[in-house]
Amino acid sequence: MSTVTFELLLDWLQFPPLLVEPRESPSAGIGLFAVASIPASTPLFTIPARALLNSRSLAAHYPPALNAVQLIALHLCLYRPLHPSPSLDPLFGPYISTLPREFDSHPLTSHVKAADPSQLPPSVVNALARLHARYLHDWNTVRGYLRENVRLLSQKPDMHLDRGDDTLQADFLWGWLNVNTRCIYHRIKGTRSHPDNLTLCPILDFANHTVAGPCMATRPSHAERSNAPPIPRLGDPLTLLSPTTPTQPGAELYLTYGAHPNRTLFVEYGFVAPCGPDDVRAEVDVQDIVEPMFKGNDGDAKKKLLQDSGYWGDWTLDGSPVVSYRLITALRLLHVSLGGADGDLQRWRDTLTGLRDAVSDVNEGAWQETVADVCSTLIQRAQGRRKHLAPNGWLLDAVQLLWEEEYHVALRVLKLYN
Ligand SMILES: C[S@@+](CC[C@H](N)C(=O)[O-])C[C@H]1O[C@@H](n2cnc3c(N)ncnc32)[C@H](O)[C@@H]1O
Repeated sequence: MSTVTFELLLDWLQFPPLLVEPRESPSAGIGLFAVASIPASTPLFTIPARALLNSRSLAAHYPPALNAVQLIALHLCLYRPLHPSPSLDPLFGPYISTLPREFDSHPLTSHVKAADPSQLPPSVVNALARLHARYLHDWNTVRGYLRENVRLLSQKPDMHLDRGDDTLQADFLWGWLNVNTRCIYHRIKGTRSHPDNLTLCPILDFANHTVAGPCMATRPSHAERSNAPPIPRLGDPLTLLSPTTPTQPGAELYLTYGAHPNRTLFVEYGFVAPCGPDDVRAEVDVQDIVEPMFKGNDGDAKKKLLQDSGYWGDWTLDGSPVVSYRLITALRLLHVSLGGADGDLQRWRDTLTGLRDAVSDVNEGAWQETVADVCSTLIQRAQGRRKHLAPNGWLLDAVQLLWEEEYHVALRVLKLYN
Protein backbone atom coordinates (compact mmCIF):
# COMPACT_ATOMS: atom_id res chain seq x y z
CA MET A 1 0.00 0.00 0.00
CA SER A 2 1.53 3.32 -1.10
CA THR A 3 1.85 6.55 0.87
CA VAL A 4 -0.49 8.19 -1.63
CA THR A 5 -3.17 5.58 -0.95
CA PHE A 6 -2.87 6.27 2.79
CA GLU A 7 -3.07 10.03 2.21
CA LEU A 8 -6.23 9.54 0.16
CA LEU A 9 -7.67 7.54 3.06
CA LEU A 10 -6.84 10.39 5.49
CA ASP A 11 -8.52 12.88 3.11
CA TRP A 12 -11.62 10.72 2.90
CA LEU A 13 -11.75 10.47 6.69
CA GLN A 14 -11.06 14.24 6.91
CA PHE A 15 -8.23 13.50 9.32
CA PRO A 16 -5.15 15.65 9.95
CA PRO A 17 -1.79 13.78 10.09
CA LEU A 18 -1.95 11.28 12.96
CA LEU A 19 0.39 10.05 15.70
CA VAL A 20 0.54 6.70 13.83
CA GLU A 21 1.06 5.58 10.24
CA PRO A 22 1.28 2.29 8.33
CA ARG A 23 4.78 1.05 7.42
CA GLU A 24 6.41 -2.19 6.38
CA SER A 25 6.83 -4.39 9.44
CA PRO A 26 9.76 -6.90 9.64
CA SER A 27 7.90 -10.17 8.68
CA ALA A 28 4.29 -9.21 9.20
CA GLY A 29 3.40 -7.23 6.05
CA ILE A 30 2.30 -3.73 7.00
CA GLY A 31 2.04 -2.64 10.62
CA LEU A 32 1.04 0.51 12.51
CA PHE A 33 3.96 2.65 13.77
CA ALA A 34 4.27 5.69 16.06
CA VAL A 35 5.51 8.83 14.27
CA ALA A 36 6.02 10.73 17.57
CA SER A 37 6.23 9.82 21.21
CA ILE A 38 2.79 8.90 22.49
CA PRO A 39 1.78 9.12 26.16
CA ALA A 40 0.00 6.12 27.73
CA SER A 41 -3.68 5.50 26.83
CA THR A 42 -3.87 8.35 24.31
CA PRO A 43 -6.83 8.38 21.89
CA LEU A 44 -5.09 7.85 18.52
CA PHE A 45 -8.09 8.51 16.27
CA THR A 46 -11.86 8.11 16.14
CA ILE A 47 -13.30 6.52 13.02
CA PRO A 48 -16.78 7.93 12.33
CA ALA A 49 -19.58 5.38 12.00
CA ARG A 50 -20.04 6.20 8.27
CA ALA A 51 -16.47 4.96 7.59
CA LEU A 52 -16.87 1.66 9.45
CA LEU A 53 -17.66 -1.13 7.00
CA ASN A 54 -20.23 -3.34 8.68
CA SER A 55 -23.75 -4.70 8.38
CA ARG A 56 -25.25 -1.43 9.63
CA SER A 57 -23.42 0.88 7.26
CA LEU A 58 -24.18 -1.48 4.33
CA ALA A 59 -27.79 -2.29 5.26
CA ALA A 60 -29.41 0.51 3.26
CA HIS A 61 -27.57 -0.57 0.08
CA TYR A 62 -28.51 -4.25 -0.12
CA PRO A 63 -31.71 -6.29 0.08
CA PRO A 64 -31.72 -8.03 3.47
CA ALA A 65 -30.94 -11.77 3.80
CA LEU A 66 -27.20 -12.05 4.47
CA ASN A 67 -25.37 -12.16 7.78
CA ALA A 68 -22.57 -9.66 8.51
CA VAL A 69 -19.69 -11.81 7.25
CA GLN A 70 -21.51 -12.62 4.00
CA LEU A 71 -22.64 -9.03 3.41
CA ILE A 72 -19.25 -7.41 4.04
CA ALA A 73 -17.44 -10.08 2.00
CA LEU A 74 -19.92 -9.58 -0.87
CA HIS A 75 -19.45 -5.81 -0.81
CA LEU A 76 -15.66 -6.21 -0.93
CA CYS A 77 -16.00 -8.79 -3.71
CA LEU A 78 -18.11 -6.44 -5.81
CA TYR A 79 -15.70 -3.55 -5.34
CA ARG A 80 -12.36 -5.38 -5.31
CA PRO A 81 -9.73 -3.02 -6.77
CA LEU A 82 -8.36 -4.08 -10.14
CA HIS A 83 -4.57 -4.02 -10.25
CA PRO A 84 -3.19 -1.35 -9.90
CA SER A 85 -6.29 0.85 -9.80
CA PRO A 86 -8.11 1.98 -6.67
CA SER A 87 -11.47 0.53 -5.71
CA LEU A 88 -14.39 2.13 -7.57
CA ASP A 89 -16.73 1.83 -4.59
CA PRO A 90 -18.55 5.17 -4.15
CA LEU A 91 -19.16 4.36 -0.47
CA PHE A 92 -15.86 2.96 0.88
CA GLY A 93 -13.48 3.15 -2.12
CA PRO A 94 -10.59 5.00 -0.40
CA TYR A 95 -10.69 2.47 2.44
CA ILE A 96 -11.03 -0.66 0.29
CA SER A 97 -8.01 0.56 -1.74
CA THR A 98 -5.83 0.20 1.40
CA LEU A 99 -6.66 -3.51 1.90
CA PRO A 100 -4.08 -6.18 0.94
CA ARG A 101 -4.40 -6.96 -2.77
CA GLU A 102 -3.70 -10.71 -2.39
CA PHE A 103 -3.73 -13.44 0.26
CA ASP A 104 -1.06 -15.70 -1.27
CA SER A 105 0.22 -16.96 2.06
CA HIS A 106 -3.13 -17.63 3.70
CA PRO A 107 -3.69 -21.39 4.12
CA LEU A 108 -7.13 -21.14 2.53
CA THR A 109 -5.65 -20.08 -0.82
CA SER A 110 -4.83 -22.80 -3.33
CA HIS A 111 -1.08 -22.19 -3.03
CA VAL A 112 -0.93 -23.58 0.50
CA LYS A 113 -3.90 -25.92 0.26
CA ALA A 114 -1.96 -27.72 -2.45
CA ALA A 115 0.72 -28.62 0.15
CA ASP A 116 0.62 -32.23 1.37
CA PRO A 117 -1.85 -32.27 4.31
CA SER A 118 0.21 -34.99 6.05
CA GLN A 119 2.83 -32.29 6.63
CA LEU A 120 0.49 -30.53 9.04
CA PRO A 121 -0.69 -31.76 12.46
CA PRO A 122 -4.14 -33.45 11.99
CA SER A 123 -5.76 -30.92 14.35
CA VAL A 124 -4.60 -28.15 12.00
CA VAL A 125 -5.87 -30.04 8.93
CA ASN A 126 -9.25 -30.44 10.66
CA ALA A 127 -9.40 -26.77 11.65
CA LEU A 128 -8.55 -25.83 8.07
CA ALA A 129 -11.32 -28.12 6.78
CA ARG A 130 -13.80 -26.40 9.14
CA LEU A 131 -12.68 -22.97 7.91
CA HIS A 132 -13.05 -24.14 4.31
CA ALA A 133 -16.57 -25.44 5.07
CA ARG A 134 -17.49 -22.07 6.63
CA TYR A 135 -16.20 -20.29 3.54
CA LEU A 136 -18.09 -22.62 1.16
CA HIS A 137 -21.30 -22.17 3.13
CA ASP A 138 -20.97 -18.38 2.87
CA TRP A 139 -20.07 -18.53 -0.82
CA ASN A 140 -23.04 -20.77 -1.65
CA THR A 141 -25.40 -18.49 0.29
CA VAL A 142 -24.05 -15.40 -1.46
CA ARG A 143 -24.14 -17.07 -4.88
CA GLY A 144 -27.86 -17.84 -4.39
CA TYR A 145 -28.43 -14.26 -3.16
CA LEU A 146 -26.67 -12.85 -6.22
CA ARG A 147 -28.85 -14.91 -8.55
CA GLU A 148 -31.99 -13.62 -6.85
CA ASN A 149 -30.87 -10.00 -6.80
CA VAL A 150 -28.79 -9.69 -9.94
CA ARG A 151 -30.98 -7.03 -11.58
CA LEU A 152 -30.93 -4.82 -8.53
CA LEU A 153 -27.22 -5.21 -7.86
CA SER A 154 -26.19 -4.60 -11.45
CA GLN A 155 -27.71 -1.12 -11.19
CA LYS A 156 -25.10 -0.19 -8.60
CA PRO A 157 -22.49 2.34 -9.77
CA ASP A 158 -19.46 0.72 -11.42
CA MET A 159 -20.83 -2.73 -10.82
CA HIS A 160 -20.19 -5.40 -13.45
CA LEU A 161 -21.69 -8.69 -12.47
CA ASP A 162 -20.84 -10.22 -15.82
CA ARG A 163 -17.64 -11.78 -14.42
CA GLY A 164 -17.28 -15.54 -14.85
CA ASP A 165 -18.15 -17.72 -11.86
CA ASP A 166 -14.45 -18.47 -11.16
CA THR A 167 -13.48 -14.80 -11.07
CA LEU A 168 -16.48 -13.97 -8.93
CA GLN A 169 -15.58 -16.76 -6.52
CA ALA A 170 -11.92 -15.66 -6.37
CA ASP A 171 -13.05 -12.10 -5.63
CA PHE A 172 -15.46 -13.36 -2.97
CA LEU A 173 -12.66 -15.38 -1.33
CA TRP A 174 -10.54 -12.22 -1.30
CA GLY A 175 -13.37 -10.32 0.40
CA TRP A 176 -14.04 -13.16 2.81
CA LEU A 177 -10.39 -13.39 3.87
CA ASN A 178 -10.31 -9.66 4.47
CA VAL A 179 -13.30 -10.10 6.78
CA ASN A 180 -11.77 -13.11 8.51
CA THR A 181 -8.35 -11.55 9.12
CA ARG A 182 -9.25 -7.88 9.69
CA CYS A 183 -12.68 -7.55 11.35
CA ILE A 184 -12.93 -6.65 15.01
CA TYR A 185 -15.71 -6.83 17.57
CA HIS A 186 -17.97 -3.75 17.46
CA ARG A 187 -21.34 -3.46 19.16
CA ILE A 188 -24.09 -3.18 16.56
CA LYS A 189 -26.80 -5.51 17.82
CA GLY A 190 -29.06 -5.76 20.88
CA THR A 191 -27.05 -8.54 22.52
CA ARG A 192 -23.33 -8.68 23.18
CA SER A 193 -23.01 -12.21 21.79
CA HIS A 194 -24.75 -11.53 18.46
CA PRO A 195 -22.44 -12.84 15.67
CA ASP A 196 -23.03 -9.69 13.58
CA ASN A 197 -21.26 -7.49 16.14
CA LEU A 198 -18.24 -6.97 13.92
CA THR A 199 -16.75 -4.33 11.67
CA LEU A 200 -13.90 -3.51 9.36
CA CYS A 201 -12.17 -0.39 10.64
CA PRO A 202 -9.79 1.77 8.57
CA ILE A 203 -6.24 2.34 9.94
CA LEU A 204 -6.84 0.16 13.01
CA ASP A 205 -6.72 -2.86 10.69
CA PHE A 206 -3.03 -2.22 9.92
CA ALA A 207 -2.23 -3.31 13.48
CA ASN A 208 -0.42 -6.64 13.82
CA HIS A 209 -0.91 -9.15 16.63
CA THR A 210 1.30 -9.40 19.68
CA VAL A 211 1.36 -12.42 21.97
CA ALA A 212 2.51 -10.41 24.97
CA GLY A 213 3.53 -6.86 25.80
CA PRO A 214 1.89 -3.47 25.49
CA CYS A 215 -0.96 -3.27 23.05
CA MET A 216 -3.64 -0.86 21.90
CA ALA A 217 -7.31 -1.26 22.73
CA THR A 218 -10.59 0.13 21.48
CA ARG A 219 -12.52 2.41 23.81
CA PRO A 220 -15.85 0.75 24.72
CA SER A 221 -18.56 2.39 22.59
CA HIS A 222 -21.66 4.02 24.03
CA ALA A 223 -23.74 0.99 23.00
CA GLU A 224 -21.30 -1.35 24.71
CA ARG A 225 -21.26 0.69 27.91
CA SER A 226 -25.04 0.90 28.04
CA ASN A 227 -25.39 -2.73 26.90
CA ALA A 228 -27.97 -1.81 24.25
CA PRO A 229 -27.99 -1.47 20.45
CA PRO A 230 -26.47 1.82 19.21
CA ILE A 231 -29.01 4.63 18.82
CA PRO A 232 -27.62 6.45 15.73
CA ARG A 233 -28.61 4.94 12.34
CA LEU A 234 -25.08 3.93 11.39
CA GLY A 235 -24.01 2.90 14.89
CA ASP A 236 -21.31 4.33 17.16
CA PRO A 237 -17.90 5.66 16.12
CA LEU A 238 -14.82 3.70 17.13
CA THR A 239 -11.88 5.15 19.08
CA LEU A 240 -8.48 3.46 19.26
CA LEU A 241 -6.35 4.02 22.38
CA SER A 242 -2.57 3.70 22.56
CA PRO A 243 -1.04 1.13 24.99
CA THR A 244 -1.19 1.77 28.73
CA THR A 245 2.55 2.51 28.68
CA PRO A 246 4.23 5.35 26.68
CA THR A 247 5.29 4.57 23.09
CA GLN A 248 8.58 5.76 21.57
CA PRO A 249 8.66 7.32 18.08
CA GLY A 250 9.26 4.61 15.46
CA ALA A 251 7.91 1.78 17.64
CA GLU A 252 5.31 -0.60 16.23
CA LEU A 253 1.92 -0.56 17.93
CA TYR A 254 0.09 -3.85 18.25
CA LEU A 255 -3.31 -5.28 19.04
CA THR A 256 -3.95 -8.67 20.54
CA TYR A 257 -6.26 -10.79 18.40
CA GLY A 258 -6.97 -13.05 21.40
CA ALA A 259 -5.18 -15.75 23.43
CA HIS A 260 -5.06 -18.11 20.47
CA PRO A 261 -2.89 -21.20 20.01
CA ASN A 262 -0.79 -21.26 16.84
CA ARG A 263 -3.27 -23.65 15.24
CA THR A 264 -5.87 -20.86 15.26
CA LEU A 265 -3.46 -18.08 14.26
CA PHE A 266 -2.25 -20.19 11.32
CA VAL A 267 -5.65 -21.32 10.09
CA GLU A 268 -7.60 -18.10 10.63
CA TYR A 269 -4.94 -15.45 10.05
CA GLY A 270 -2.16 -17.18 8.10
CA PHE A 271 0.74 -16.69 10.51
CA VAL A 272 2.27 -18.22 13.63
CA ALA A 273 3.89 -16.57 16.65
CA PRO A 274 6.47 -18.27 18.84
CA CYS A 275 5.08 -18.96 22.30
CA GLY A 276 6.75 -20.67 25.26
CA PRO A 277 5.87 -24.31 25.97
CA ASP A 278 4.50 -23.39 29.41
CA ASP A 279 2.23 -20.75 27.91
CA VAL A 280 -1.48 -21.32 28.46
CA ARG A 281 -1.97 -20.33 24.79
CA ALA A 282 0.05 -23.35 23.62
CA GLU A 283 -2.65 -25.93 22.99
CA VAL A 284 -3.27 -29.23 21.22
CA ASP A 285 -6.66 -30.39 20.02
CA VAL A 286 -6.61 -34.19 20.40
CA GLN A 287 -9.91 -35.09 18.74
CA ASP A 288 -8.24 -37.10 15.97
CA ILE A 289 -6.61 -39.38 18.59
CA VAL A 290 -9.48 -39.62 21.07
CA GLU A 291 -12.44 -39.97 18.68
CA PRO A 292 -11.42 -43.47 17.44
CA MET A 293 -11.47 -44.66 21.09
CA PHE A 294 -15.27 -44.32 20.91
CA LYS A 295 -15.62 -46.84 18.08
CA GLY A 296 -17.03 -50.36 18.67
CA ASN A 297 -18.71 -51.96 21.72
CA ASP A 298 -20.66 -49.28 23.54
CA GLY A 299 -18.69 -46.49 21.79
CA ASP A 300 -21.66 -45.22 19.78
CA ALA A 301 -23.87 -45.03 22.87
CA LYS A 302 -21.12 -43.12 24.72
CA LYS A 303 -20.67 -40.77 21.78
CA LYS A 304 -24.40 -40.04 21.86
CA LEU A 305 -24.28 -39.43 25.62
CA LEU A 306 -21.45 -36.95 25.11
CA GLN A 307 -23.22 -35.25 22.20
CA ASP A 308 -26.46 -34.96 24.16
CA SER A 309 -24.67 -33.44 27.13
CA GLY A 310 -22.63 -31.07 24.92
CA TYR A 311 -19.23 -32.66 25.61
CA TRP A 312 -18.44 -34.23 22.23
CA GLY A 313 -15.26 -32.76 20.69
CA ASP A 314 -13.20 -29.63 21.39
CA TRP A 315 -10.93 -31.76 23.58
CA THR A 316 -7.65 -30.04 24.34
CA LEU A 317 -4.42 -30.14 26.33
CA ASP A 318 -2.66 -26.87 27.06
CA GLY A 319 0.79 -25.75 28.08
CA SER A 320 0.00 -24.60 31.64
CA PRO A 321 -0.15 -27.80 31.70
CA VAL A 322 -3.85 -28.62 31.84
CA VAL A 323 -6.17 -31.29 30.46
CA SER A 324 -9.41 -29.55 29.46
CA TYR A 325 -12.48 -30.36 31.53
CA ARG A 326 -14.25 -31.40 28.32
CA LEU A 327 -11.58 -34.02 27.65
CA ILE A 328 -11.60 -35.29 31.24
CA THR A 329 -15.39 -35.63 31.03
CA ALA A 330 -15.18 -37.61 27.78
CA LEU A 331 -12.40 -39.89 29.07
CA ARG A 332 -14.22 -40.51 32.34
CA LEU A 333 -17.16 -41.80 30.32
CA LEU A 334 -14.85 -43.84 28.11
CA HIS A 335 -13.86 -45.82 31.21
CA VAL A 336 -17.40 -46.30 32.53
CA SER A 337 -19.14 -49.60 31.82
CA LEU A 338 -22.59 -48.74 30.47
CA GLY A 339 -24.12 -52.12 31.23
CA GLY A 340 -22.54 -52.42 34.69
CA ALA A 341 -24.69 -52.46 37.81
CA ASP A 342 -22.04 -50.50 39.72
CA GLY A 343 -23.79 -47.13 39.25
CA ASP A 344 -20.77 -45.62 37.50
CA LEU A 345 -22.91 -44.09 34.74
CA GLN A 346 -25.04 -42.23 37.28
CA ARG A 347 -21.86 -41.16 39.10
CA TRP A 348 -20.52 -39.84 35.75
CA ARG A 349 -23.78 -37.87 35.28
CA ASP A 350 -23.31 -36.52 38.81
CA THR A 351 -19.86 -35.15 37.85
CA LEU A 352 -21.61 -33.10 35.13
CA THR A 353 -24.02 -31.49 37.58
CA GLY A 354 -21.33 -30.94 40.19
CA LEU A 355 -22.81 -33.43 42.66
CA ARG A 356 -19.55 -35.42 42.57
CA ASP A 357 -15.92 -34.56 41.78
CA ALA A 358 -15.10 -37.93 40.24
CA VAL A 359 -16.67 -41.24 39.22
CA SER A 360 -14.28 -43.33 41.33
CA ASP A 361 -10.56 -43.64 42.13
CA VAL A 362 -10.26 -46.42 39.58
CA ASN A 363 -11.93 -44.30 36.93
CA GLU A 364 -9.61 -41.34 37.74
CA GLY A 365 -6.56 -43.58 37.29
CA ALA A 366 -7.94 -44.96 34.01
CA TRP A 367 -8.55 -41.61 32.30
CA GLN A 368 -5.19 -40.29 33.46
CA GLU A 369 -3.50 -43.32 31.93
CA THR A 370 -5.32 -42.64 28.66
CA VAL A 371 -4.13 -39.03 28.73
CA ALA A 372 -0.56 -40.31 29.16
CA ASP A 373 -1.06 -42.60 26.13
CA VAL A 374 -2.44 -39.71 24.09
CA CYS A 375 0.63 -37.63 25.04
CA SER A 376 3.01 -40.43 24.04
CA THR A 377 1.25 -40.70 20.66
CA LEU A 378 1.53 -36.94 20.16
CA ILE A 379 5.22 -36.91 21.09
CA GLN A 380 6.13 -39.79 18.78
CA ARG A 381 4.11 -38.34 15.91
CA ALA A 382 5.64 -34.87 16.27
CA GLN A 383 9.17 -36.31 16.49
CA GLY A 384 8.62 -38.43 13.38
CA ARG A 385 6.92 -35.83 11.21
CA ARG A 386 9.28 -32.98 12.04
CA LYS A 387 12.11 -34.94 10.39
CA HIS A 388 10.33 -35.14 7.03
CA LEU A 389 8.97 -31.69 6.39
CA ALA A 390 9.02 -30.57 2.78
CA PRO A 391 7.32 -27.14 2.46
CA ASN A 392 9.43 -24.13 1.57
CA GLY A 393 10.22 -20.79 3.16
CA TRP A 394 7.79 -19.30 5.63
CA LEU A 395 5.53 -22.32 5.45
CA LEU A 396 8.33 -24.62 6.65
CA ASP A 397 8.93 -22.37 9.68
CA ALA A 398 5.20 -22.23 10.38
CA VAL A 399 4.67 -25.98 10.10
CA GLN A 400 7.72 -26.65 12.29
CA LEU A 401 6.32 -24.35 14.96
CA LEU A 402 2.93 -26.06 14.80
CA TRP A 403 4.55 -29.46 15.42
CA GLU A 404 6.76 -28.04 18.17
CA GLU A 405 3.73 -26.67 19.98
CA GLU A 406 2.12 -30.15 19.97
CA TYR A 407 5.38 -31.76 21.12
CA HIS A 408 6.05 -29.40 24.03
CA VAL A 409 2.49 -29.38 25.32
CA ALA A 410 2.32 -33.20 25.22
CA LEU A 411 5.66 -33.44 27.04
CA ARG A 412 4.48 -31.14 29.82
CA VAL A 413 1.12 -32.85 30.26
CA LEU A 414 2.76 -36.28 30.23
CA LYS A 415 4.92 -35.23 33.19
CA LEU A 416 1.71 -34.71 35.21
CA TYR A 417 0.77 -38.36 34.98
CA ASN A 418 4.10 -40.22 34.78
C1 LIG B 1 -5.32 -7.01 10.69
S1 LIG B 1 -4.14 -7.47 9.53
C2 LIG B 1 -2.73 -6.57 10.05
C3 LIG B 1 -2.11 -5.79 8.90
C4 LIG B 1 -1.41 -6.62 7.89
N1 LIG B 1 -0.07 -7.00 8.39
C5 LIG B 1 -1.27 -5.94 6.54
O1 LIG B 1 -0.23 -6.09 5.89
O2 LIG B 1 -2.21 -5.29 6.10
C6 LIG B 1 -3.86 -9.14 10.01
C7 LIG B 1 -2.82 -9.87 9.17
O3 LIG B 1 -1.52 -9.37 9.45
C8 LIG B 1 -0.56 -10.42 9.53
N2 LIG B 1 -0.04 -10.48 10.92
C9 LIG B 1 -0.60 -9.94 12.01
N3 LIG B 1 0.17 -10.11 13.11
C10 LIG B 1 1.24 -10.82 12.70
C11 LIG B 1 2.38 -11.33 13.38
N4 LIG B 1 2.57 -11.15 14.69
N5 LIG B 1 3.29 -12.02 12.65
C12 LIG B 1 3.12 -12.21 11.31
N6 LIG B 1 2.05 -11.74 10.62
C13 LIG B 1 1.11 -11.06 11.30
C14 LIG B 1 -1.31 -11.69 9.15
O4 LIG B 1 -1.17 -11.87 7.77
C15 LIG B 1 -2.75 -11.34 9.49
O5 LIG B 1 -3.70 -12.08 8.74
